[in-house]
Amino acid sequence: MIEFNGVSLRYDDSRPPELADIDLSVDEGELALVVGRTGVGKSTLLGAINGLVPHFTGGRLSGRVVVGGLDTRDHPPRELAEVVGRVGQDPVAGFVADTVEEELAYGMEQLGVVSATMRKRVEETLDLLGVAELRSRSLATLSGGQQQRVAIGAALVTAPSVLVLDEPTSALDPGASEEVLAAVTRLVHDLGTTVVMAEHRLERAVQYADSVIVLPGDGVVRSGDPAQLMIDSPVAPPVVELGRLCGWSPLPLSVRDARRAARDLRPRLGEVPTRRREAGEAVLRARGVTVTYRERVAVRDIDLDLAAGTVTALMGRNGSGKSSLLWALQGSGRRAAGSVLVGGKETAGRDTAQRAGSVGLVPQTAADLLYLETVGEECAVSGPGARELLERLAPGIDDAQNPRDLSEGQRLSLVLAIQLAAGPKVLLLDEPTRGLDYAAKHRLAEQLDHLARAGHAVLVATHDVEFVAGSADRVVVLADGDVIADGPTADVVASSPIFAPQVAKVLAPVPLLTVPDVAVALGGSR
Ligand SMILES: Nc1ncnc2c1ncn2[C@@H]1O[C@H](COP(=O)(O)OP(=O)(O)OP(=O)(O)O)[C@@H](O)[C@H]1O
Ligand SMILES: Nc1ncnc2c1ncn2[C@@H]1O[C@H](COP(=O)(O)OP(=O)(O)OP(=O)(O)O)[C@@H](O)[C@H]1O
Repeated sequence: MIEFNGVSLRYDDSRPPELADIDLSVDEGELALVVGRTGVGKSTLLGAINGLVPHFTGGRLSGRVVVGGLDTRDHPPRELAEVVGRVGQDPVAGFVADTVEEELAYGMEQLGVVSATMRKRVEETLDLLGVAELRSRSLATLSGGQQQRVAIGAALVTAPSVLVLDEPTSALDPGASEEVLAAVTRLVHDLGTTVVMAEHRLERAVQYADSVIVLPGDGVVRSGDPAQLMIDSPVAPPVVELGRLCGWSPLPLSVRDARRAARDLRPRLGEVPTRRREAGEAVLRARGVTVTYRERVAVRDIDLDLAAGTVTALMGRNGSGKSSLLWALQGSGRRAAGSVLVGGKETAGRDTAQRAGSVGLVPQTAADLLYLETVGEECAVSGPGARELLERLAPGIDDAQNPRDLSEGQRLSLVLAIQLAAGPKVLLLDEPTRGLDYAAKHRLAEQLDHLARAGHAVLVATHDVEFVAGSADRVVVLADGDVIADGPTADVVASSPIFAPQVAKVLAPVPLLTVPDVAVALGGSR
């Protein structure tokens, strides 16, 4: 269905090619998962399938890409759109209509689908993606995860024979992610749709893949059987890491496989390691915080203290109020009632400069904070240490590069470096692991640990259960604007069907959360 013959792509002659003489084929009715480190060229590979690369991105492409019999050199992206549906990394950038229903109908209108069929497909898609109650909402007012579901719906609704999904679950809560991937798998199995998907959170996706395409770097690709390629893939989900640690063969790709392999492991586990950060005094004190959008209450009368020296995770379904709470705490966001004190001072009504050393927020759409022409300039204006931090978080970015041309993960790393360099007392992060590979997440966790140990308080809104397991002391769960759980990480997540990380599911009832924890517990038993 998709053939790459001798495909090379280069954005910039002074750098090595992003894709170097690639041969690749994906069969009809196959789900191929594209994996690799941040900035390695996954989006570039996906973009070449529907002609977006190089038509819209620039760069020089050589070789041949044929999709559903169409050579992408002879057919512009507009014509390829009849065969290929695509969901990009930034759903908002792809929206063309104002409301959810209009967005879903748009693609079919372009293809001239008759209105009765159109209506039926829109209804089916609203149900499939769980967005029926949002049907008449304006796209701009949806939460990040709600927008991502609509974007996926808009790509599915025309039933294209090829679907290209670039990190389709990056903003989805764990439950929604499972539902969306199950829906995609159903299209593959029942309709023979061909799917090529890039996803950093392999724990969510690898068990659905028929084949894996690994980009190890240097522009080459390797493709084939998922379990086989996971043996030495540069990125791997926790169950695979656990399998590598324990020497299991074949490697497990799902929790279910790993549970079987782990039967003999539980008795060998020694002392369960405990986390060791000491909580200090509360540096942020919020009382009665309420956020409303007209009659909709997004955050309801929340009290929250954040202690110095701690990392707290804020979790909860898409639309449960996490971003609204973060902005209200930071002070510039909407707040219908309540007070938020940092170091005894109210955060509302202050300007950016006054807030700088006290409270910082890294937003979900991190690019909003970038406005200069080069990476070097952005780092230079944001104070000492930003450049070094960036190098730690995402090594190898050129100072002269325009932030616009960075990969998603690289751009986020830049914004993080800028905010971290300002060293605010309280750091609020909205979905900071979107688009980050495992190594980058690990470095981010180290950075947050470093900040916490230096007496800062960190609050991270996230759907990334694995990141939470490895980095947070405490977890606060929101549902429909209320706090419904608040406690030490292991207590809140270990027994939760939704928030438990893979290792906790594999080893239950032993309350271990991460592969490094298991390594310690195994060492202790010898
Ligand atoms: N339009 C462009 N112009 C110049 N360089 C680009 C452009 N788009 C991407 N790049 C560079 O090409 C490389 C590959 O980018 P790409 O977006 O394909 O990576 P990725 O693997 O999808 O990364 P991520 O996991 O962060 O999404 C990166 O180093 C990026 O900075
Ligand atoms: N400007 C707005 N106008 C109307 N409703 C809004 C607006 N912004 C957010 N909402 C609604 O408020 C609720 C909370 O949104 P919020 O963005 O805080 O959720 P979230 O927990 O951060 O979601 P996600 O996990 O998807 O990012 C959602 O139902 C959302 O649709």
